[in-house]
Parts: sequence; structure tokens; C-alpha cells
Amino acid sequence: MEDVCVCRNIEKAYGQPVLKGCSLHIPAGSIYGLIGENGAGKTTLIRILTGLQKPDAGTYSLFDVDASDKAIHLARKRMGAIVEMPALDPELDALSNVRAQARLLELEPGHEKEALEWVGLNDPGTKKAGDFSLGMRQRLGLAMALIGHPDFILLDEPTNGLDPQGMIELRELILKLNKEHRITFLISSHVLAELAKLADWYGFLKGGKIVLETSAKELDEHAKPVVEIEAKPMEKLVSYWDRNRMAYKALGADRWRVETNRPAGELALELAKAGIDVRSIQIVNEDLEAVYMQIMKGGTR
Ligand SMILES: Nc1ncnc2c1ncn2[C@@H]1O[C@H](COP(=O)(O)OP(=O)(O)OP(=O)(O)O)[C@@H](O)[C@H]1O
Repeated sequence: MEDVCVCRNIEKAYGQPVLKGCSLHIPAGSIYGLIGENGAGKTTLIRILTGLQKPDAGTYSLFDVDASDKAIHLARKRMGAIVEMPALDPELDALSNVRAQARLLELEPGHEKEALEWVGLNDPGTKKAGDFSLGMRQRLGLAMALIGHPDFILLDEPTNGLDPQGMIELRELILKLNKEHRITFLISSHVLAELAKLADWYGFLKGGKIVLETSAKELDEHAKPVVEIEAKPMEKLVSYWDRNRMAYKALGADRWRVETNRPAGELALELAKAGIDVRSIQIVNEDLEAVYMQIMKGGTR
């Protein structure tokens, strides 16, 4: 699969270094989740890719055009972005906002209504954008990002401040644009659980670098098989875990969490043979959030 965007050792400092050799690859057709804690430099990276800022060192390419190439402005025409908040004019209605964006990008007029329809604003009326809900504003921002028929859209923390319904709607919209129109997305977030419902590729930004770049499929495989067990007595259990070199954690009264590849039924039988009274046993595979915490705490796995 070709990459729509490649970054190589990007550095950026504002007095303090923020990006310290950041490299990543965004495959065409993917929804790439850029995940990092607050202040990790996600917005900085997105601002660099959209041309709002220049890196101090390193380079990047968009659609195989290097940032130093004169043709980079043509590659940028294939991109749309919402950085921080959608750049709407609060005094204008939805259609006038999209028209203003089309003029700014020097596009032929005539596609404004289509862009609004793509985001479900079929009949936006004359309400001013300043009176829109946050979810509506995000939709309008997306319509403005879509007006140039981009192949690649960058969204900086798009679900920030949305209510659960707004989040679901935005997610469905992004998935639809990705599947039906083959638009590649870069979406930044500090909430992995939110990205996990969308992304099929991830870059983990930490300490100014991408410490892990992986597909969603691979990340799922990173999540270790774990079982939760309710059993006693404690001494026999601890001795069993130690004998079998199994990583365990006490969760509370007679409750344990254990890493194991063994089928739960087989484990229950073995524990019973060792004189342990097993009340319940269930598989609860380690979730992505735990994988995330481990990556963010200790670097790559
Ligand atoms: N224009 C600027 N001038 C000075 N410092 C800046 C500027 N922009 C960003 N920073 C600093 O750079 C660091 C990274 O900020 P950035 O907004 O890129 O992080 P982020 O990962 O997007 O965080 P958040 O999730 O909080 O938006 C922060 O410490 C921030 O204060």
C-alpha cells in the first residue's frame, strides 16, 4: 500500500523541544490514529503537515511530493484539515461558510451543497454558524474540509467537547467518508478508546517521537490473553502462579487476574487438582487501554 504522508525525523521546538525526530507513514486508505498525551505535540505535527508551520529539521512528503518541492502546494490541494477548531465565520450560515471556503481555495463554485449533503447538512437553513451546536459545527467544518474533494483529511482532536451522540455521528461520518469515498484520515486524540472505534493504523507519539507505529490488527494481537478468577485459598493460589511462572494480580477478596494462554476450562481443572476452590473463571482479554498505558509508561513493547 502506498503512503499518502511520510514524515522523516521532524524536529520542532518552541524554546523547549516538542518534536524530536518524529517519523511516521500514513498508508493510503487508512484511518490513522495519532495518539499521545496532552502536550505531546500532536497539534504541532498537524500544523506542520498543513503548512501552517515549518519544521526546524527533518522533512515530510505528501502524495510522494517532498515538502521542499515547489509542487507541495499542489499536493496540499488534495488535503483538507480541521486544526483545533473548525475555522468558521460565526456570522455566516452554513452554505455561505462553505462558499467562502471554496473562494479561499480558488475552487470552481457549484459543489457547496454537495459538500453539505456529504456531512448530513442537507437543509441547513439560514441559522448562523455561531448559533450551531458543537456537533453541527464539526459537521460544517468537515463540509468545508471536503469542498476541494480531498484524498486526505487531518482532524485534530475532532471529538473534543462532543456529547456521546455527537461522537457517534461524527464517527459514522468519518467511517462513511473513508469507506465510500476512499478518503485517508489522520485523526489525533489522547483517548485511545475513542480512536479504537475508528482507526485501522496507529502512531503513538511520546517524548517527541513516534515510539510505536502499528496496525489495529497487530495492536489487538499485542493485547495479552488474561483470565479473571474467583478462588481460594490465597497461599495455594500464589504458590500455583509462582510454580507455573504466571503473572498475576490480586483484585480483591479471592479475586485474581492472571496472564495465561491456557483455555479457562483446563486451568480450572488444574487448579482444582491442586486443591484450590474455584468459584468462577472468565476470559477478559487485556484491553487496548492497558496496552496503551504500557506503551506510554515504558516505550515500545
Ligand atoms: N505556538 C506555540 N508557542 C509556544 N509553545 C507552543 C506553541 N504551540 C505549542 N506549544 C507547546 O508545545 C507543546 C506541544 O503542544 P501541542 O499543542 O502540539 O500538543 P498536543 O499533543 O496537541 O496537546 P493537546 O492534546 O493538549 O492539544 C506544548 O507544551 C505547548 O505548550
